[in-house]
Amino acid sequence: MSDTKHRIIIAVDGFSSCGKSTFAKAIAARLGYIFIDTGAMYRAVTLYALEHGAIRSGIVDEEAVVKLLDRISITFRFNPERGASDIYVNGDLVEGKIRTIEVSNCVSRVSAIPEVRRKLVAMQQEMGRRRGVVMDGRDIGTVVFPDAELKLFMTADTAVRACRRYKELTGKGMSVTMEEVERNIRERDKADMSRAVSPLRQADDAIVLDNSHMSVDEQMAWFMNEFQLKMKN
Ligand SMILES: Nc1ncnc2c1ncn2[C@@H]1O[C@H](COP(=O)(O)OP(=O)(O)OP(=O)(O)O)[C@@H](O)[C@H]1O
Ligand SMILES: Nc1ccn([C@@H]2O[C@H](COP(=O)(O)O)[C@@H](O)[C@H]2O)c(=O)n1
Repeated sequence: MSDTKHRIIIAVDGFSSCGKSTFAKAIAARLGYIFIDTGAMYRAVTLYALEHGAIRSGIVDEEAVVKLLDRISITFRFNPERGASDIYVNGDLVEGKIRTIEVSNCVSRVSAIPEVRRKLVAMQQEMGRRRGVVMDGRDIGTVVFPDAELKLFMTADTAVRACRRYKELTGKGMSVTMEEVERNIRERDKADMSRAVSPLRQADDAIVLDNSHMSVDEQMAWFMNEFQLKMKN
C-alpha cells in the first residue's frame, strides 16, 4: 500500500478510551506499518509496581517506583492472532493483566513520574527510529515525535467512551460498574492533562477526530483521505 521509501510516523494522541489503540492498530494494518501502544508501557510499569509493593492500597510510592525501574525490561512480540504486539515484562506476558480497573486507577500517577517518562520515551523514540510506525498515546505528537508527519488527536463524548469501555471490560468477564468506568475516564483525563511533565494536549499541527458517532470503517475512510493528501505534499 505505502511506498516504503516514504514511510512516515503517525502519532495518535487523545483522551482515555476514545479508540486510539483500535484505530492506530487498524491504520498500521492498512499501511503495513508497525503499531505501538505506548499506554501499554505505562500500564506495564504500573502493574510491576503493584506486584512489587511500590503501590499499596492505591497509594503510589514514587521513590519506590523509581527504584524499581532498573529491574523492568519491557519488550513487545507480535501476536498474529491479535494482529498486534503483546507486551512482556522481564520475559513474562502481561498483556492480559494490564487493563484491569486496578491498573487503570493508578497508571496516571505512575505516568506523571519524570523518571518513568524519561525511560519510556527513550524506548519509544528508539522503536520509531526506522519510521513506518503508528504510535498511540498522550504525548506522541508533542514530545516523543514532535516532527511526526501526521498527527491525529482523538476525542469522543465521555458517556460514549465509558459505555464502550464498560462493554469491553464486562465482555471479558471483569466485574466493574458503569459509574466506576466513567469516573476512571474523567479522573485519568484530568490527571493526564494537568501533570507537570508532558501533559496531554493537542499538538498545534494535529488534526482532531471526534469519533463519538463514527464506526472504525468511517474513521478509516476519513483517515485515508488525510493520509493521501499528506503523501502528495
Ligand atoms: N469507532 C468506534 N465505535 C465503537 N466502539 C469503538 C470505536 N473505536 C473503539 N471502540 C471501542 O472502544 C473501546 C476503547 O477503545 P481503545 O482501547 O482503542 O481506546 P483507547 O483510546 O486506546 O483507550 P485507552 O487510552 O484508555 O487505552 C474498545 O472496546 C473498542 O473496541
Ligand atoms: N504516551 C502516553 C501513553 C499513556 N500514558 C499514561 O498511561 C495511561 C494509560 O494509557 P492508555 O492509553 O492505555 O489508556 C494514561 O492514562 C496516561 O496516564 C501517558 O502518560 N503517555
